[in-house]
Amino acid sequence: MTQTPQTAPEPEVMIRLENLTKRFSGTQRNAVDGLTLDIHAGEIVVLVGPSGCGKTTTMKMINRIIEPTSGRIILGGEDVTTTNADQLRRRIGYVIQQTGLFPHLTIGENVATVPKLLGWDASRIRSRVDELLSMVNMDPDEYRDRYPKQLSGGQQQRAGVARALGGDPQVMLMDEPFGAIDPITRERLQNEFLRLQSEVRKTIVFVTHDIDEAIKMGDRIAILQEGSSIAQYDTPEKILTAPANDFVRDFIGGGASLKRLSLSRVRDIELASWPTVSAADSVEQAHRVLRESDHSAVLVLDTEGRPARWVGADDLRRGAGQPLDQIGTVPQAVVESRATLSDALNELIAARYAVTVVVDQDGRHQGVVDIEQINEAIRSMRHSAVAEARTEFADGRTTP
Ligand SMILES: Nc1ncnc2c1ncn2[C@@H]1O[C@H](COP(=O)(O)OP(=O)(O)OP(=O)(O)O)[C@@H](O)[C@H]1O
Repeated sequence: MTQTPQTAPEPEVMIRLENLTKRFSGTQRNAVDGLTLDIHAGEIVVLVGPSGCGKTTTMKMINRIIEPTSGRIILGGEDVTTTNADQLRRRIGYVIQQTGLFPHLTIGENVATVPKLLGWDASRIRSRVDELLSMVNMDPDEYRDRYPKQLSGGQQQRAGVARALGGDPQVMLMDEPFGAIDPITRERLQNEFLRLQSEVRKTIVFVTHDIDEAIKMGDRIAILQEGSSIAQYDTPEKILTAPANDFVRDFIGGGASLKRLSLSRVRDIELASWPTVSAADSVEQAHRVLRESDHSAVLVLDTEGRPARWVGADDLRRGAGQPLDQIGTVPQAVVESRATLSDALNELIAARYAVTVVVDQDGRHQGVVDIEQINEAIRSMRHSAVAEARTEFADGRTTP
């Protein structure tokens, strides 16, 4: 007698690629060769792989900027392989590396593109534009009437995301959206985007060639080889813990433990405490707090509780008689609690007192992360990953 195992209900498949193939004219090989892939509703699926393996071609076939040579694209249960491509594109948001904003249109007009095509009335479009700009942390009054060239790279990228969300599409395609951005802004945009996604829950196909970005952003990652052949399609945890083959192992590269730090958020660990004083306190009070602690500096908080200064014993000696927020140094290594442990580690490596200060979304001090806590997080993640792999093996779900 066979027993039906108790399993969770199957998640809805939003995008199904069936034996999808592309051969560009005049070429000898298929750029994408018989790719079959299910993408579940509300998930971020990252396509990652070496240059030229077919990631962009695969993505562009989903909204038919590139027409497939053969195979099928099923969107929400509907075969859209040969339906009207313009209508299809209005249902799919699209973000690319250089934003693709229209340079001669204002940010507001850019964001309004799809709502206009959908024939919305002017007042609905106006309020939607303002809502979208606020969603991507851009003050509508400040940015609505600017032109793309009057924005920084990061702001342009935010506006690109707002525009892609314009018609409230179920699906978003993002082709290296943060690729051309400096690392600090990139990290911030990634975190902002994950927060936004936790609210809007779109089905997202995200292309990158950066495995660290894939691990951070993906609910699931498809590691692709030439011809978009799937080397492994799995959660980031599984890919790090149980790479399917040597290609995946090589692609992940060294430091799988460190990469796992991208899977945990600062808010998931217990923060360490650090001695603090208020900016209104005296240098003498700060001295006292410092002496009673086993630390080499105190953190000065402003009246809102936001980190204002690091003040060490030397600073206190030199700064006698001055207000605390005028001496010492401005804290640089600061992350929000939704940042990943990997972000926190990156900051603390360069930090003066070897800790990263953690703040809430209003910038108020919550505690600090130090190297001990990072170590502890790595240890516990390794333990749970190994335990899970053992359970799966015992259940017969995987082979050794
Ligand atoms: N228009 C085209 N005509 C001919 N060949 C093309 C065309 N576009 C892409 N290719 C080829 O198809 C293959 C896949 O290209 P694709 O751009 O999808 O790769 P990718 O994985 O996105 O690469 P990258 O990470 O470098 O952007 C490559 O060999 C590329 O040279």
